[in-house]
Amino acid sequence: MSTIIQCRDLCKRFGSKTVLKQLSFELASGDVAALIGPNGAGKTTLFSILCGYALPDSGSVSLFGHKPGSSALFGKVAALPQDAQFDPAFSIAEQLDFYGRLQGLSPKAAQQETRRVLALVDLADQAQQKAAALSHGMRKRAAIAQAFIGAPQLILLDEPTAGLDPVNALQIRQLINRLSDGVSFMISSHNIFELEQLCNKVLYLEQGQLKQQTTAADDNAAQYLTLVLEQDNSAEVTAALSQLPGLISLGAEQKKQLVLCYNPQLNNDFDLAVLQCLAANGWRYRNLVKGQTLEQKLFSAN
Ligand SMILES: Nc1ncnc2c1ncn2[C@@H]1O[C@H](COP(=O)(O)OP(=O)(O)OP(=O)(O)O)[C@@H](O)[C@H]1O
Repeated sequence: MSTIIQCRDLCKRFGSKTVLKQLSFELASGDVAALIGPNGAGKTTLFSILCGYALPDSGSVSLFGHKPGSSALFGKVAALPQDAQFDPAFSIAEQLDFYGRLQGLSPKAAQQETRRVLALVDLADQAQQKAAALSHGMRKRAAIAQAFIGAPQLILLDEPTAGLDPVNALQIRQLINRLSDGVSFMISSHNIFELEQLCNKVLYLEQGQLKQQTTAADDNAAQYLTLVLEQDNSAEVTAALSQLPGLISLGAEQKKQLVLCYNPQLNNDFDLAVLQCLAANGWRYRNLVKGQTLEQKLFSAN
């Protein structure tokens, strides 16, 4: 897989405030990466730099080997800014046609492309509406449609589901999932849980610093089980589970919840062994799920 985004020691200041501090990360083709962090962490600033709207103060950044904003990236990289707006005077179709024309399409090809991307986001029937006549969710979907015009290889989406109800947010995630076979994405969000299923890579930004990077590949070396017990986990339970072959670590997340990390090469039936151990001791459990939530992955080391 080839590298599509490369950031090295990226720094950005606004006046005396350092907003991005020594950021280094890479994205490979096919990655669907989540950029997560609290308000003011620097997500939009990073997106602005990747789009070529803002310049870093130091460090290097390249997309497909080119500087952000360079003409070589024209049509290759698309972005949905956080507060994307439509002009109230024109229909959605007219504005998407215009974006298609900006990408060099003929008027006819631009119209075809508009129809294609509006169908993708389920807005074919609203093509002739003006933005004011659409709901917030529809406007967001129309803005996402704009990012799909042409054949971009990398799409940067700044909070694509912000302000959407759960059904609309789910539709957007399903759309990204459907399209992610041929396209790489970087998606910023506050919502760890919604990106959990979607992304194979997570960048966690806090106060301008990259605090964690996790990838799906990290999950292959060690496997996790999250166990929710009926009763508070006692020293007795943890002592018994600690004896199981293949166990790497055992963490008590909450009173009744344990996260077991194990090596599947040493014990491929580890989950079965956990159940047998519980049954043999008469300990009841509510839930045993494979894997570790993204929240656990991000915050367990903090
Ligand atoms: N043009 C600017 N001038 C001065 N400070 C700025 C500017 N743009 C952003 N900042 C500051 O940079 C910091 C990071 O802002 P940024 O918008 O990148 O964060 P964010 O992670 O996208 O936040 P949110 O989740 O609230 O959108 C904030 O402290 C913000 O006030």
